[in-house]
Amino acid sequence: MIIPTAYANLQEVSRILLGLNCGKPLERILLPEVASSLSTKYDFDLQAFYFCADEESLRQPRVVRVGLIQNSIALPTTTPINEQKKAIMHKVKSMIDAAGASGVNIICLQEAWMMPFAFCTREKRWCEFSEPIDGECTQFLQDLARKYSMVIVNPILERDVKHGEVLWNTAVIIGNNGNIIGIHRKNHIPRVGDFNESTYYMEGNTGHPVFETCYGKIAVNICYGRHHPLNWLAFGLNGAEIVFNPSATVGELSEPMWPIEARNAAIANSYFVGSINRVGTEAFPNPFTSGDGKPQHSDFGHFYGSSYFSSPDASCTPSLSRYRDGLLVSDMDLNLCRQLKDKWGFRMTARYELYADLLSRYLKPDFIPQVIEDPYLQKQRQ
Ligand SMILES: NC(=O)NCCC(=O)O
Repeated sequence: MIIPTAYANLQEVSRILLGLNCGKPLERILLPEVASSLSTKYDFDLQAFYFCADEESLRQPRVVRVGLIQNSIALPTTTPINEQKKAIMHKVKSMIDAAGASGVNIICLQEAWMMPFAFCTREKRWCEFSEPIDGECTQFLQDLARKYSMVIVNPILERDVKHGEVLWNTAVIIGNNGNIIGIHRKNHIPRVGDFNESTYYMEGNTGHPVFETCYGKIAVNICYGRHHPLNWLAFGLNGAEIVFNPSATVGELSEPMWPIEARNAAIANSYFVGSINRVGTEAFPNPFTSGDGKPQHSDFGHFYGSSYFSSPDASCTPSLSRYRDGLLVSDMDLNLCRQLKDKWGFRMTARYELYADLLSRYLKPDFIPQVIEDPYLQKQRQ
């Protein structure tokens, strides 16, 4: 039994940690039985919430149902590549089917969902997982998009067959008619820890596109791009209402940052964010080092899942499991984006011209930082 003061304390902690949506704790919603049965049968976490907005007199509510999928790999990394890919597709399908049965309108998968995150190894054999934007995984998802009239964000390792077969880290946006609406290529490539992605692909060349779908305006900020506030800003300036952050990141490196950065972006840019991280520990055949003098190892560390949604009003959902595959669903009234713009006025108070000016000076080789020195420091040096 929870005693009344403990319950009041719990509510207060929840108010501060998860925020309030329209003045209330975020409500859970019930999904159809068929979705729960799939989650039991295929052993994935399943949770669902509802972000509401205030009623308006001129606009109808614009409620969309959005899903995020996190998954571990399905077979050891020593299995033939084709088999590994097929097995991941199989397990992801059960979660997309649950989303389809729940009437999800837009869904996003995790970064490079169709392969182990093998970039830690720097071995080029993993390039074989790459596909053109209309390759096997896209075709597989196009069928599901048509079946469920669902927009699907499909982050893959792309092989650009028209441009010298180079590789990119790319999200393919599949429309609800199964068409390819467009692509976005990861803007910021990490050079931290074992994230040796720069060995495989370069910084993206697609800018900050926003994709206008029949359910709303969406954008994709791939993984490490979440540490770059200007990247978030640019998607907002182009009018995004929901930005997805498909990721692959491990506990020791980034877990304390995970609940903060996307949520801050949702607040600062008045849009919803869906953050997805893969799950599990992926071991590779050959050990590698991290260039830090520590012993060689053959796994990347634990990918901690914990996918969640953040809202422009600073509320957020609880996170999915740290250990299990999962489908997180949330209804969101997109009217909330404009309501928060009107409330806080960040777009009006942003003073972009100050920053445009500073950045244009900073980019010049003769830039001098604006530092005003305490004259006493000069005297102490004499
Ligand atoms: N996939 C990726 O960009 N990971 C970088 C590490 C991080 O941003 O936490």
